[in-house]
Amino acid sequence: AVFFQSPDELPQDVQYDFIVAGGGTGGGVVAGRLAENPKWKVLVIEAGPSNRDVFATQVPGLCRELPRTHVDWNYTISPQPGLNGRAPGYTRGRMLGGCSSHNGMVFTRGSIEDWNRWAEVIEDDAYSWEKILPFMHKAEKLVQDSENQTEQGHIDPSVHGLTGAVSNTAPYNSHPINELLIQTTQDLPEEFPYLLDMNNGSPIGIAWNQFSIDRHGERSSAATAYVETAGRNLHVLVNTQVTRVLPVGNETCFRGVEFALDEDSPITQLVASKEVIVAGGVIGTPQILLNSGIGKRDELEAMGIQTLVDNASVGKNLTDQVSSLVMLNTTIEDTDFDRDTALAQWNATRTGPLSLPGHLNHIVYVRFPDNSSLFNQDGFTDPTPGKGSPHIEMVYSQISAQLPQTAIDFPPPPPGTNVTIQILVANLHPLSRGSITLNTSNPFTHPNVDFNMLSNPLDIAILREGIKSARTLYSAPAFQSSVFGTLVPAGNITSDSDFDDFLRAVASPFLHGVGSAAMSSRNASWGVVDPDFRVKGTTGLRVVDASVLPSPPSGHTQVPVYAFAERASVLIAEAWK
Ligand SMILES: Cc1cc2nc3c(=O)[nH]c(=O)nc-3n(C[C@H](O)[C@H](O)[C@H](O)COP(=O)(O)OP(=O)(O)OC[C@H]3O[C@@H](n4cnc5c(N)ncnc54)[C@H](O)[C@@H]3O)c2cc1C
Repeated sequence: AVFFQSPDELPQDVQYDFIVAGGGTGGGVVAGRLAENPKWKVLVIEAGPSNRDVFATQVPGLCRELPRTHVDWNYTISPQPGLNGRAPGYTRGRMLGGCSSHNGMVFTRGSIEDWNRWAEVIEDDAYSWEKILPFMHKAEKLVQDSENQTEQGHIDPSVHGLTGAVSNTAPYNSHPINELLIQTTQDLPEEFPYLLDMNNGSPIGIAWNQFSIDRHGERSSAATAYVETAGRNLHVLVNTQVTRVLPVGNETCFRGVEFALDEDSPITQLVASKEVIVAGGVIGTPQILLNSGIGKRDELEAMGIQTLVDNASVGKNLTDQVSSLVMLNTTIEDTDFDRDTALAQWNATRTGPLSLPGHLNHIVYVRFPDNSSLFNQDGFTDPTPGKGSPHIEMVYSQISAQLPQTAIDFPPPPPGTNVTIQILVANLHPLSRGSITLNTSNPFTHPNVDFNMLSNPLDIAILREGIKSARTLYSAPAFQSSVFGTLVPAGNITSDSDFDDFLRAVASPFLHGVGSAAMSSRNASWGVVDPDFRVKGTTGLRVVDASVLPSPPSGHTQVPVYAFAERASVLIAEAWK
């Protein structure tokens, strides 16, 4: 790829076939894949700098140093009534690779049932697990031969992509908690079965985590795996924000883009000869569409924006999984290390504690049993897509006397804390829905980001059961002499109402926002893009990023975005064969 640092550096004599607005996870895939055709000229416009200008993007263990910096959009969500009026920060990557350059690297596909449910909602079998699997394989290169990594029995290579784009590593890191968790899969096999591979399509149980890290212990992202590897027909304009997409010729053919270095710089316009692909992510994409006059008429009018395509779904249906910090009193050996020594080791050999994003190896997926009291509550509908899908994820942060360092904006736990096991417990399938709306017609101001978190009573009920489940896990026989109940939430929090008070004070988005430009069937009365990623009511314009996912998966979001984007790339290429 060829890089340009500002709009005035762009060559004047190039007619781009495709222009991609946003060089993040989805945008990076589409740009890289389209540029595989040497006849096509592709331009990707990214608001932030190159990932290569940000050293911490390369070092997995430094991922928590990226949020709240100049490569973060630094959003703050609007005060959430369901969170006692709190307004947590919401980090999103603002650099090439987008969130894939600063995320936690957990590599999860979700469940078979997630994909089959999406296929049903979209009314297109192409999104069923069976049909999407080749695209997941195309996006994945399983690392099997690195020093940091795989040990027998920690992963099932047969379910993985071996020659695709993004490296996926199942690291093994020796720590006493490993044995205790594995012992628990034998002591409490009903609730916590051993899960050999969390990417087998039925993620329930205790598994070894997998991460988008390459065989050299470096982060693998949309930027490293798709953009950097592309030929010179891919042009990458960094530090430049797309302000609008523009109609060309007729009112609904959006092949134009408008962009500027910043608010005070001149605006440039360019027209793609074939298509514009918006890939600004779950917040950036609806913001671009709304600013361009694609949205709900009365809301656009209130901002003084002329409506070109009246679509009430743009920015709506926004959701994110909801998570809580849990801290358990323990005497198990801590996972602390000296950062400078670890960085020297990583620099020298790409090994050591910084070659992993976290210090603990496991991830736990819990499905509540059929006889759970939850299922008998009045009005309960199971939000999961089926019995092969979990309600809850527990993911491990660290064992430390230090307060947890997470990219998620949790209120601080009690000062003077002793060593604790720190985990994040998340409700993977929340039912609450919120929105992205404009505050002004100035594209350089942040939109209003409202997840409407915990507005559906079922969401808090499930999270409550998730915390109880974490307590059950750590009162298993294996932990009798080393874990002594939860510090957060305090041990005396046991009633539903106390749990709810705790959760409203502590819960936060899990940073897996989706749904704000949702894909729906061609004839649906809602939705923003059709099953081919085309923005409804337009030509020349598609959206390819997490905003098109209709609902969250049973896991994290990057792999679903990679798979959607791989499929989108094929559809776009086929349309212009
Ligand atoms: C801190 C954090 C940790 C996470 N951890 C994990 C994890 O461990 N595993 C996992 O699977 N998922 C994780 N996620 C979520 C996952 O990374 C995202 O869901 C996914 O990468 C989103 O892809 P996307 O293409 O929708 O958006 P992004 O990757 O965010 O891409 C959008 C891009 O568009 C750019 N952009 C936006 N607006 C404009 C504009 N107007 N003009 C030009 N450019 C623009 C942005 O700067 C960005 O580069 C995490 C997310 C965060 C924030």
